[in-house]
Amino acid sequence: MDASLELLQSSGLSVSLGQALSLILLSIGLICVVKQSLRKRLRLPPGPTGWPLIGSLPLLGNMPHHSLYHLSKQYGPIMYLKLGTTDTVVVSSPKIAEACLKTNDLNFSSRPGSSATKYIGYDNKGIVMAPYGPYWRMLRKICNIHLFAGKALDDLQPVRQAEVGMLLKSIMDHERQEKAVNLGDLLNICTANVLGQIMLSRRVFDSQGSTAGEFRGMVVEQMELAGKFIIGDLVPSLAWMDLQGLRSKMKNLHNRFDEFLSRMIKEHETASCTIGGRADFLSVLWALRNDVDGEGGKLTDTDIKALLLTLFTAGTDTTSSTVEWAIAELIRHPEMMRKCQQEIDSVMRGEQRRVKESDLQKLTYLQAVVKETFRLHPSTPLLLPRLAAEACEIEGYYIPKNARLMVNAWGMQRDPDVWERPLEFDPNRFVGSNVDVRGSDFQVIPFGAGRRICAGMSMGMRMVQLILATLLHSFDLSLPDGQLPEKLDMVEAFGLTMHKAVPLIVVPAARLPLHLYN
Ligand code: HEM
Repeated sequence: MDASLELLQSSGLSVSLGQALSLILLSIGLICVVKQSLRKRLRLPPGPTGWPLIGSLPLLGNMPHHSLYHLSKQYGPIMYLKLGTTDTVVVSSPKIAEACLKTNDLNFSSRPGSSATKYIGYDNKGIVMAPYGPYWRMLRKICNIHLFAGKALDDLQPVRQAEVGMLLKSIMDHERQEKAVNLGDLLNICTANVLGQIMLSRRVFDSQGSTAGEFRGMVVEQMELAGKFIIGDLVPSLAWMDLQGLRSKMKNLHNRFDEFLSRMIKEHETASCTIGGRADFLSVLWALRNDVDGEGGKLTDTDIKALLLTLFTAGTDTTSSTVEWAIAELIRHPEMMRKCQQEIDSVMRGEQRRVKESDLQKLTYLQAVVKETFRLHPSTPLLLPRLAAEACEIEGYYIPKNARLMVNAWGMQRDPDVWERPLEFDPNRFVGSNVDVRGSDFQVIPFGAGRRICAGMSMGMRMVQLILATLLHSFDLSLPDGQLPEKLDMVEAFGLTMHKAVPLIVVPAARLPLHLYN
């Protein structure tokens, strides 16, 4: 009797399990069919078909912003493609960029993480990659109050000025020894040291000194790793295989960063460190960590390290590469270089001093040169990727939930449908024009737009203008070995930021009395 009951129960059980399984499979099938038909009905944007598993990845080539621009001419200003198995939407017109980053800003306010930001960048805890929400808002608020907005930005002016002074001094050392200068390299040292001083009261990129050299090596390695397209990020089902063997490199790099930043925290635990009479950013964070925003917001050691690391990454190369491109363009256009120098000389009215930040607003032609540089040479050509939090509709097309959004700022800023003579470097197009680069005019958005617009935009702008004006005021710059300006190599190298593929080497000739270089 017991045995037959058991048999009954067990057979009953197996029937219900079987039924449940069939039901689950049926539901999954149904969901897929509904999704497919919904997608068809709602129309995905046009785009290349791609291959199974890898999608359209092979179409990207070495210069994804170039390839995507050419594809947009074939498929249109809003394109859908699979990168690996990831739904990707690429936008290449100001109107559609505005629809995404302004009208639908909230929906695109998070970013897709990557292996680099996960393994190197403290599991996306830094401000650049943190998901949209209260934690990210708290980080933005801290950064605005203590680094980027009004008073903080003004108070930190002497720090920027001092580091630009160090840059002049090292260029002058080359001049005295009649040596050519790798300008990109020195600019990079300058911008990293500005951030190092502001955040840690420390020159993190000195060429001498082991700690500084070590940190610099780490930042360079990070830029290389973070600039790669990683197969596991785009085909998540293959992530575990780590096909490119990068995971251990990233973890190793993370450990070195962590060791460095932990050491910095240890130094700041006991005493507040100041720079220019003001507590440095790490001291501020340390003092505030138990109630950061006056609303009980807390920061752990890991949060602090992640924040510092992402600020270094976001602020260093972007700024220095912009100045390098500007100087390269001015060397190719000597009449524009002269015009800038004349403008600076006339604003200085013969005073024996260096350029100050308060002079910058009077340098309208120099400002136009900077805008034109941002247009032709945006340091992050595809901005930083965004993620569709929910499915939505853009220009009548269906954008699936979790699709990755890429805005091809580089493409829009060189598009003949948007700009006249788009490939010509012509600062005059911005003279007397209201078009700005700060995220409200979508034909030129080097800092992005919307809620996730560059947090350091004002600081970046000031640094680019100050460094450029100071260099042009202080030196005549020419090419070595009789190289012709019109032959200067302007080829780009794609990475986390867009550099000159061939570094800019210049010969400096001093224009000012010698004491101004010390
Ligand atoms: C010429 C200089 C710079 C350029 C061209 C630039 C460009 C950009 C771009 C395109 C983005 C992505 C915006 C978007 O998704 O819409 C970004 C984000 C960001 N940038 Fe900059 N940047 C520059 C300088 C700086 C500096 C100096 C700092 C700070 C030290 C900085 C900190 C950030 C941060 C924290 C983010 C992430 C914002 C967020 O996700 O909330 N940037 N930047």
